[in-house]
Amino acid sequence: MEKSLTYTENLAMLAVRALIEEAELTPKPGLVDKESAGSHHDMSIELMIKSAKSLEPAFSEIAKVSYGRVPSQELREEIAAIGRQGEKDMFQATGGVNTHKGAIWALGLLISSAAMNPKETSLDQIALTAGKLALFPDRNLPQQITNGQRVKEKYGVNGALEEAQKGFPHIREIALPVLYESRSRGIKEELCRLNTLFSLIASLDDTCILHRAGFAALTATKELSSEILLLGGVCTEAGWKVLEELSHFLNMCNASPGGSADLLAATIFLDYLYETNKSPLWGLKKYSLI
Ligand SMILES: CC(C)(COP(=O)(O)OP(=O)(O)OC[C@H]1O[C@@H](n2cnc3c(N)ncnc32)[C@H](O[C@H]2O[C@H](COP(=O)(O)OP(=O)(O)OP(=O)(O)O)[C@@H](O)[C@H]2O)[C@@H]1O)[C@@H](O)C(=O)NCCC(=O)NCCS
Ligand SMILES: Nc1ncnc2[nH]cnc12
Repeated sequence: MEKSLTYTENLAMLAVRALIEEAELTPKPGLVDKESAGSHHDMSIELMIKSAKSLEPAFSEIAKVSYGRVPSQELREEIAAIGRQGEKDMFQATGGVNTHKGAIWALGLLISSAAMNPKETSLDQIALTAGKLALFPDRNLPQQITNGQRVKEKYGVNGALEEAQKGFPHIREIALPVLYESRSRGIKEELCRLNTLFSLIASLDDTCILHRAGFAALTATKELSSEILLLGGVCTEAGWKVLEELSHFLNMCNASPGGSADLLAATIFLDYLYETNKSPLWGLKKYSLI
């Protein structure tokens, strides 16, 4: 059934849609897609979609409480509480599998930012304002050590927290430009999104890869992804061959670029905002979640 959505409901719907479209994009080395579970023995495409749908209430709540506000300590902690509830909803939906923790973080902050100022049309500004919110400390953060914290300390790299606090530079400076450049070549949308994914993998210090397979595996993954882009992207035969090589490599070392997948979903979300901001963002038809 179609119904008209409010502005904040629309933000949540677009975020869920971006997550589903990221999951369905095929083929994605090491990641879950329509053909394979990559290096994730406990996941499937059905599980990713179920997980994405379970996040709509939390995303909607984040948008609602952020509407018309500015970044503040108070808002940061309200969003964190809702984000943690979103993580619980995800674990409930997936039977305890961590499908989208990083995505809840990135999309939660971006949704909050977009809701703060519905008239904002600059994607850069939306990402930078999300970064300002992420800079406020979360004083209620549980005192447990995460995989990300462990490898950040071990290898001296940045992770999901710093990416957000800097205003998502990988999305602003790499992913969105590659998406729009690929589109300008007139290639199919899936290929544009795959090029975008490889541009992220080529540059991001993905703590998922580090935690599962270590620094040498991260370096090799980045190098193969750069090679795909240098060969002209996935629409060239040579680029496609390296994509297959990367799939084989990641499966062999049981590693997965989950952080890059999250940032691809966040890029798709911002791209939808850009498209819809050209016309009013409310009153869209609800995306079918069936
Ligand atoms: C600040 C938080 C993001 C916590 O960050 P931290 O690094 O401390 O914690 P992690 O638990 O490691 O989660 C970070 C997830 O972010 C993704 N990611 C990794 N690297 C980057 C990067 N460089 N930039 C951006 N994003 C990155 C990644 O998420 C994906 O991977 C998850 C699956 O990982 P996997 O290793 O397969 O599974 P695990 O179960 O963890 O291990 P295995 O034993 O199976 O191997 C999947 O979820 C993807 O989404 C990282 O995992 C933040 O979460 C936080 O503080 N939240 C509190 C609530 C809050 O404030 N919310 C506000 C906004 S809603
Ligand atoms: N497609 C995917 N496969 C595995 N982990 C992910 N995290 C976010 N998207 C993912």
